[in-house]
Amino acid sequence: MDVSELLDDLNKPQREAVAAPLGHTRILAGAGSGKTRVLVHRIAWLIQAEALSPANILAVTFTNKAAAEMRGRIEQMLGYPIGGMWVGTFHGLAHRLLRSHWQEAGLPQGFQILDSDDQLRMIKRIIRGMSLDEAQWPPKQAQWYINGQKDEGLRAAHLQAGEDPYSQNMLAIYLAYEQACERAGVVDFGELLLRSHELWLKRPDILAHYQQRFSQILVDEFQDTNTIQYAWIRVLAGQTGHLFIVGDDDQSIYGWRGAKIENIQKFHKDYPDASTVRLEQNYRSTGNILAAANAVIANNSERLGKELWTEDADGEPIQLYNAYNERDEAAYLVQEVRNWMNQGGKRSEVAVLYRSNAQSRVIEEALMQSAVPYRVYGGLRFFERAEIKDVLSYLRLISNRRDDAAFERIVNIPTRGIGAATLTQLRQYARETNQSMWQSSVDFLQQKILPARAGNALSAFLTLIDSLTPEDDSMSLHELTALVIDESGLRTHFAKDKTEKGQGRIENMDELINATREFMRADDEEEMPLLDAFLAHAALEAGENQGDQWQDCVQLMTLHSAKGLEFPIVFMVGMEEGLFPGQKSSDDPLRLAEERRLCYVGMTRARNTLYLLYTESRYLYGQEMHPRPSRFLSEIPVERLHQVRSQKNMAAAGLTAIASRSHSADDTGFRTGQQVMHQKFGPGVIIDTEGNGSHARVHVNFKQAGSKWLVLAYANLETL
Ligand SMILES: Nc1ncnc2c1ncn2[C@@H]1O[C@H](COP(=O)(O)OP(=O)(O)OP(=O)(O)O)[C@@H](O)[C@H]1O
Ligand SMILES: [Mg+2]
Repeated sequence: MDVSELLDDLNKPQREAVAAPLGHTRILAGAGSGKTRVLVHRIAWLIQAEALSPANILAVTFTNKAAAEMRGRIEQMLGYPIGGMWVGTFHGLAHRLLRSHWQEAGLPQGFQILDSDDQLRMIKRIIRGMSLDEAQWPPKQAQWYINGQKDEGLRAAHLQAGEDPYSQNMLAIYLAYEQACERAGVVDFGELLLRSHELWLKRPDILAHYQQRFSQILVDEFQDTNTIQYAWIRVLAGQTGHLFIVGDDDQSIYGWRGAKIENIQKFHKDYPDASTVRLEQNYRSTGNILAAANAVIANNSERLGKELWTEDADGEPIQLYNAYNERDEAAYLVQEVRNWMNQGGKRSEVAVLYRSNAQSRVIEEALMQSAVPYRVYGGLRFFERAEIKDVLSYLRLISNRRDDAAFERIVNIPTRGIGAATLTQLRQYARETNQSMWQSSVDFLQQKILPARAGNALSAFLTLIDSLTPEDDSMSLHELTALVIDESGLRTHFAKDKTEKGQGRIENMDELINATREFMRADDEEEMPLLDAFLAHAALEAGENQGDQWQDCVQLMTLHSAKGLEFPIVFMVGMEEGLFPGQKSSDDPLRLAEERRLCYVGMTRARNTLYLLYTESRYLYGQEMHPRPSRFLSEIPVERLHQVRSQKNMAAAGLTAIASRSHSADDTGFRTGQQVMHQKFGPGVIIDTEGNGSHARVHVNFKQAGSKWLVLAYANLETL
C-alpha cells in the first residue's frame, strides 16, 4: 500500500486525523466510528509519509489480543514486519520496560508477576500475621484499598493514616504488603506501572533514552486510563513526544477500577495545542442497532455529547426474548446459533455477552450439550485454574527461590506433612530476618530448629525443588513441565479424585504441557530464560489465548471484555434488574451511569443482529431470583424491537425444555427450587441436580452451611 492509498478508505474527518501534522491529537468519537481504524492508519502514515522508524512508535491497546491484531494489520498494510515498534497493554509495556531495567528498578532479575489471586493470598497471610481479625478486616477490602492507591500512584510512604482504625490498619497492611513483595521479588499489576513510572522519575538518563526513541505515542480506549497510566504517558511524552489519543466518554466502563473519564478533558487542558477531531459516522451497526444504542445512552447526563449516524439500512429489528429461566435462555440462544450455522454462518461471528462471569456456566453447558464449540474469554481463565496455578507455582519456585507466594501455595500440595505450625514459625522467622521463606527453611534445617518429622518433610520439599531445577538448558520447557507434574506428585494427587472435576484437572495439566510446547517467546524477550518468559506470559495473558485459536468457536465473554470488538451477531443475556444494572447500581446514579455505558458498549458490538434476552426466573450465586426486565430495555424505542415469542408460550416452552433434560425431576426425584432438610447442614434449597441412579447428585444451597454437592444415595435429604 503506498501513501496515497492509506487515506483511500477513510472519510474526511478520519483522513484529517490520520494525516494530521506531527503534534498532539485527540479523537473523540462514538462507538464504531473508526477510532481504532484511524489509529492503525495513523501508525502506517507515520512510517510511510513522515518517514519515521517503527522504533519511534509506542502504541497502547486495551488487550494483548488487540495489540497482536494491530501489529498484524499494520504489517499487512506496509508489507513488511515492524519489529521495532512497541505495541501492547499498559501492563505489558511496563513489564517490558522493567525486564530491561530490573536492576535500576530495584528488582531481582527473575522477578515474577503476582496476579490478583496470588495477591489476595499474600494479603490474607499478612492480615493473619498482624493478628487482625479477618472477618473485620476482609483481605478483599485491603486488596481493593492497595490497588486503588497504586492506581493513583500512591505508595504507603506517601499516605498518612487518619485517626480512624480503618485508615490506620489499611495503611499498615499496605506497608507490610509492600515489604513482603519486596522480599519475595514479585510485583503485582499495579506495581508494574507504578514502578516503571518511578524508574523514569529517578533515572532521567533512562527516561531520556525512551523519550528520544518514542517520539510518537498512541493510545486507544483513552477514556479508561487511570491516574497512574495517564501520568506514565505524560512522563514518557515529556516536552517533545507527540500524543495521539482516541476515546469515547460514553464507553468508559472501568470507573470501578480507578479509570478516569475526566482524563479526556484533562488532556485538553494539559495539551492546549492539541487538535480535536470528531467522528460521527458509524460504520459498524445497522440503523436499528445504532438508534437503540443512542436512545439508551441518551439517558445519561454529563456526556460530552455526540450523535452517531449511519448510512446503513435499518436492518432487522432487535430481537427481544423473554425466557422462562436461564436454561430456557441458553436453549434459545443455542437454537439461534444453530440456525445461523445452518445458513452458512460462522460460529466465530457470534458473541455472547454477559454482565457477570457466573452466568457463563449454564450457557457453556447448553453449548456443550449441543456440541457447539465455544471459547470463553476472561472469567475463570485457564491460567487461573487451581491445578494450573499449582504447577505454575512449582515452576516459579524453580525459577526464583524467593517467590514466597509460590512457596506458600505448594509447600504442602500435595500434602507432605508440613503443617501449619511449621509454616507459622517459618513466616515469623522470615519476617524478623527479612528473608524469603525458602532461605528461612534453609536456616531452619541447618540450625535443626524443627522437630525431626517436620524437618524431614521440609527438607524433602527443598530437595525436590532443587532436583527439579535444570542445571543447563538441555531440557525443553515442556519436558520440565511434564517432569514437575509427575515428580511433584500433583498428577497422582488429582488422579485420586475420580469425579469429572478431578479428571478435568488432569486434562488441564496436560493442556498446560501443550501450552508450554507451543509457547514461543516474543522477539523482545530473547534475553530472558524461556521459563521466565512463559511465566510472564501466563500471568499477563491469562485467558486471552484460551481454546484452540484456529477453531471456529462461539465467543463468550463479559461485557467488559468485549470493548473495542465487533461481531455480526451479538447476544446480550441476563437483561434483568438486579443483574444488569446490578443491585448496587440501582440507587447510585454514578454507578448506574456506568452500567448504562456498559450497555451501550455491549449493544454497539453488534453489526447486523442484536439479541437481548431476559428471564422470568434465574438461579444465580446460589439464589433464585424473579427479576424484572432491565430498565435499559424500556429505554429502547419499541419500533426498534421485535418480541420473539409471547410470554405465555415462553413459560410453557421453558417448562417442557426443562422436563426433557436429564436434569429433571425424574432422575433424582428432586427438582431445583425445592426446599430440603439435611441432618447436619439444616435447611436448604436445591439449586441443581445431575446424574441418575446411584450416581445422582444434588447441589444444595444451605442456609447456614453454604452450597454443597451431595450424593443422593447418602444424603438422606428430607423434602419440606
Ligand atoms: N471510512 C470507513 N469506511 C469503511 N469502513 C469503516 C470506515 N471507518 C471504519 N470502518 C469500519 O467500521 C468498523 C468500526 O471501526 P472501529 O473498530 O475502528 O471503530 P471504533 O471507533 O474504534 O469503535 P469502538 O468505539 O467500538 O472501539 C470497523 O469494521 C471498521 O473497519
Ligand atoms: Mg476501537
